[in-house]
Amino acid sequence: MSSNVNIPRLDLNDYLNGTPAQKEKFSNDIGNAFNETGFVTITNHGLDADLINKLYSEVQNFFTLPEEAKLKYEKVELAGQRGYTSKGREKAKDSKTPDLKEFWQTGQYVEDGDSIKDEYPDNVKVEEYPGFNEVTKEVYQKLEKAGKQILNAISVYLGLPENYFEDKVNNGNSILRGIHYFPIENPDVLPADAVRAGAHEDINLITLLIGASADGLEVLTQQGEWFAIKAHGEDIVVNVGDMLQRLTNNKLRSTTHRVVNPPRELMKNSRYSVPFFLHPKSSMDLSSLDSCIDDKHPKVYADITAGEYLDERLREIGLKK
Ligand SMILES: O=C(O)CCC(=O)C(=O)O
Ligand SMILES: [Fe+2]
Repeated sequence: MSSNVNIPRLDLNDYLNGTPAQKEKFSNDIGNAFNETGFVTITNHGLDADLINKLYSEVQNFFTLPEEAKLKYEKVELAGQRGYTSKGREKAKDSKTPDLKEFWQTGQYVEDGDSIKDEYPDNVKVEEYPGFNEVTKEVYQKLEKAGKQILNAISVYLGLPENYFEDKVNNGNSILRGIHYFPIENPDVLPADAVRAGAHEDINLITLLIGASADGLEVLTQQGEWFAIKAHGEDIVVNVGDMLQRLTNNKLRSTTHRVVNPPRELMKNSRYSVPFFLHPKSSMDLSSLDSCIDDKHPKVYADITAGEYLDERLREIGLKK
């Protein structure tokens, strides 16, 4: 039942500045939660309340623009990987009905002369709101930093060198997504299975989510029950994605989650959230680690690189043709 769903609230400062015992406890707690539920909430992640408020206000500014203005920023040829994706385009992998959302995606800023810059499309700038471009860049870089620190803690849990992921995620293909779950004006005309975000697993290594303090996010427990996640104030939710699940041969779980529609009386309200999908470089080998394979845990997945895997998944969710 819900009382034993392990989604601990962990303090990142314990890992960064704590005693050796606090550091070790952080690694164990996050590893065990990722093994059981795939989800934790994190405090002291390096983004203060002012920055998060500024982010929300700029994200709201953008989505409040008229549809024609937003459509100027839609890059279907980039499979939505940069700029705006309009209503009705993305659906969960096993669903036929699109999610009730529109979103914006910001990608990597390569600023150290690394030739990997040529692999990535340029970020799209919102002309109407310069503050939008500034705050999304700052949040991208701060969540990337927190994500790398969390990966260090996971490496320790997995018995790998602490810097195992460093070269694989440096200038990686991560995405910051600002999502607007728009008001549902007339619930009676919606397809019966239309939801804000259909049940899915994230594609990437880990996701860091701002905004789960608003109701709606639910995870599927190992007992097959939907469990509502509620983060405190400015805490972020961090979960395992399919790439980390593959790498660890299911030791760390990429748990199914969804965003449900609000009760009828609240359907006219918008919901906003901002996930950061931490991806490695496309060259990362996702073949399962030898240390996660044994007689009790035979190898489950075929070998694949992060780039090949992402391509396959973008086709399944309808963003890439
Ligand atoms: O909006 C949320 O709370 C979660 C969004 C999500 O799961 C996703 O975009 O992958
Ligand atoms: Fe997700």
